[in-house]
Amino acid sequence: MAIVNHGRATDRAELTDQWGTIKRLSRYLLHERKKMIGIGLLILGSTIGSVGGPLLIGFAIDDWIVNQQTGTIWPLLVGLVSLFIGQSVTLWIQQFLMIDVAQNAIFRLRTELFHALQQLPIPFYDKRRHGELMSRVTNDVDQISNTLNSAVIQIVSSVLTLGTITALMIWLSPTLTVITLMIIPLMFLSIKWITKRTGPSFKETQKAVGDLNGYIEETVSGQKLVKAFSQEERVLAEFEEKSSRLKKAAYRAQLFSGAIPKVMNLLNNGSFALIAGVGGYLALTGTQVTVGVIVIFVEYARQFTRPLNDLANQFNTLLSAIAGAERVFAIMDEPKEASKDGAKDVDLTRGKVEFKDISFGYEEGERTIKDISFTANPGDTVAFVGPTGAGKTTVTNLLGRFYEPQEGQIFIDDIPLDKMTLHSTRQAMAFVLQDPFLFEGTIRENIRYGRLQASDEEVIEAAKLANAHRFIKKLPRGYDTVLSQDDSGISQGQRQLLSIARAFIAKPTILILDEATSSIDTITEIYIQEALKRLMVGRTSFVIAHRLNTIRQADQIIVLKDGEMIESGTHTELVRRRGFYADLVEKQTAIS
Ligand SMILES: Nc1ncnc2c1ncn2[C@@H]1O[C@H](COP(=O)(O)OP(=O)(O)OP(=O)(O)O)[C@@H](O)[C@H]1O
Repeated sequence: MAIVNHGRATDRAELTDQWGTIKRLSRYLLHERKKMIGIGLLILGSTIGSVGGPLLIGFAIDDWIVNQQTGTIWPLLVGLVSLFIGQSVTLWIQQFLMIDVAQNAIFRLRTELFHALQQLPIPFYDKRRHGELMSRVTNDVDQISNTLNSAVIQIVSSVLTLGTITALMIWLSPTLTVITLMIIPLMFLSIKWITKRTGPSFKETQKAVGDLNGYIEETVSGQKLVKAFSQEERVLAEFEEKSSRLKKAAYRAQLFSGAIPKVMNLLNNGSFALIAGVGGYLALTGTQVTVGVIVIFVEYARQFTRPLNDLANQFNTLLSAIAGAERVFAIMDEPKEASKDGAKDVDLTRGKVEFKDISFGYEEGERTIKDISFTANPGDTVAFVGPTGAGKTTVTNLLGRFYEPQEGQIFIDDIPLDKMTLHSTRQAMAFVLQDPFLFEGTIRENIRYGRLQASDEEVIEAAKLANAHRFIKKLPRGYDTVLSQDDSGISQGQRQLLSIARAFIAKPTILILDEATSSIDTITEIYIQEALKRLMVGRTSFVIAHRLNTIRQADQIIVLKDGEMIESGTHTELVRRRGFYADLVEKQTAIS
């Protein structure tokens, strides 16, 4: 008993959720209230057209055929033709208007979703596969779009048609109405049985699509790695498993939803036979039913099951759109990256940075950084060294406010980070990362990404300072060379030089440099080092160093191990101390 109750409670909670999602989705449509009212009126018009036709035909049969009435039939014919033309025209206009409203609604939904994605914090992206997120922006939104285009009209017009037909049927013959309506409970029972199975299958299908897309995205972008490690077979096997999960879910969803029209057809034919039989009997034995009324009922019975059928079909589409909308809204409702209340825009011109008792973990209860404190004065170069996984990148992630420390406070120019807006912190910084990310676009656009207002002259100036101008000039299209995201047209070293130019143009107060570990040819390496040295002049710089000979001149070297700061000082001081750093230097010298 307890289990049954629990199940019902879950069903009810799910229904409330779905209802909430529908209400939220309809707000996007109701944004264009006037057009929606127009659509409503047009639906009313087309319903009158479809319901009025059989009524006129039935009356005509009784008057002109059964009762042999004489006189002109033209007004009736004109009425019928006008009804049918009016119905077609209103149907066409309502469709046109609905597509317009639906596409506008989808446009807003997609924009809001993309906005949300831009505002979500990095930890959100850490936990999700990028392909799966992309599937929400494309597949789920498409699914919603398809539903809004057609389902809304069908649902409203079906409900209206059902209401009008029922009223007219009761007025014409209560007995035949009861017989016609007998079909409804049967329909509901079969639809309920089917949708109970299709709902979860549609949900499962969309989940499987997202999962598969994520996997495809991952393997396409990591194709080099797949080949390098000869993982093709494993990748194929994993793909097949995911693809087969999708196949099974889609099969189940389609199989059951495809059964709906067939079941409806069967019930429809049964109802037709009953009306004809009972109606015929009533017409022959009594006076309450005429031949015209039987014709009207036969037609209405057909018209009655069609909207029910449509409702059942649309219910499935609606369910999958709701599943999509739930996933889209879930992203929109994720907590956004936001500046703290009362945070102010500040101009950070000096570049003094202080970490005070900072502790941080990526996961609850984990400590990746343990109680770190240091101060970098304006213009200082601070280098982080330590074994892999020691927490060097994490420290710079905290400075960039991609993550929030759980304990302690970070100050820039003596202002705590949470007292200034995220924008002011990041505006003051530029990052030159190990694997420079370049966007699809021209070299000029990629450099200008550092500061969008920069002029063409400033772009060239930055490229010159970054030692990139020389190689750019040699490219056939120069600054207008279009780069694709994984462009192999330019080397890794040249990508680094472009990212240095991008940092130059940003004119940052604070620089964060993650030294490239991949092998870059000696000449480009010299260009990079020279450009970086130039970039660091007059700026507070944090360098994640992999080769110790590049940081000998640093004002402060911080040695991290397992998230702890175990040593700090200048190169000379640390070598003299004969600790962990001195050991590292010795080992690296021995290797080289
Ligand atoms: N986004 C993340 N989510 C969870 N754990 C993470 C994340 N990024 C890093 N870590 C973990 O935090 C620890 C410190 O990583 P971090 O990248 O800061 O080290 P690092 O010193 O920069 O290493 P490397 O020299 O290899 O780049 C590692 O154990 C790493 O696995």
